[in-house]
Amino acid sequence: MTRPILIAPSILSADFARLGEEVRAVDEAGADWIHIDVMDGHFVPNLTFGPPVIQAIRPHTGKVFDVHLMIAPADPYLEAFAKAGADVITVHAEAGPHLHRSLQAIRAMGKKAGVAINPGTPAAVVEPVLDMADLVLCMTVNPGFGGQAFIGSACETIARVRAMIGPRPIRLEVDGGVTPETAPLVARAGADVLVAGSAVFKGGTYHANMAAIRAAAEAATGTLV
Ligand SMILES: O=C(CO)[C@@H](O)[C@H](O)COP(=O)(O)O
Ligand SMILES: [Fe+2]
Repeated sequence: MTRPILIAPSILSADFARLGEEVRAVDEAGADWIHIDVMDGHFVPNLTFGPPVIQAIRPHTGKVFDVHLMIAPADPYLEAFAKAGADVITVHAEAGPHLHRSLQAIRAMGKKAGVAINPGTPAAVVEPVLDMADLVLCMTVNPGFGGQAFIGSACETIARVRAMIGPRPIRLEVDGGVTPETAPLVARAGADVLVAGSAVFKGGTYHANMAAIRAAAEAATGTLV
């Protein structure tokens, strides 16, 4: 049995002037989840959007809203993101001292809880919270911007996290520089949710761009169980 690969286009690379339309377009083109990057200009050196924007695009799709919080602190805002329509809420391990508490709070609101780690953070950081997590996100770029070059050494972290997860029903997501060329590397290392921004929204058709990433990843993991 193969492990199904989910594709989550990051709307950070979408046309913000037509965000609702863009969300509908990637939904219809075969996106499994919609990845939403929230940045605060403090945890990462960039600013994006907050709960009102998520609430505004929520009626445009029924797909899972995968909200990647690059904010510190995250805890005071979790409820607002849940109410705005997030389904998965991911906090960075590096963003605060109370990771377990953040994951607990997300689950207490009936949402899926994710923990993210940067390329410079050891895989071992997530081990103590695996029983509180529905998803682990391994960054394959330093967070803050779309269109950056893939950091290959992060594949070792992905493989370590996959081994730690073992039989638990936890998704392993990767984010940053994912293309048809890098998708086989992360899929082989154990990723099963692939975020892609510029590789999806770069032009051409969204369907073809996502299908190329999915096909490359699935070809690399055809024998995984
Ligand atoms: O979280 C982030 C960046 O911090 C990502 O979700 C990016 O939006 C991915 O963009 P590409 O690297 O695929 O262009
Ligand atoms: Fe992201």
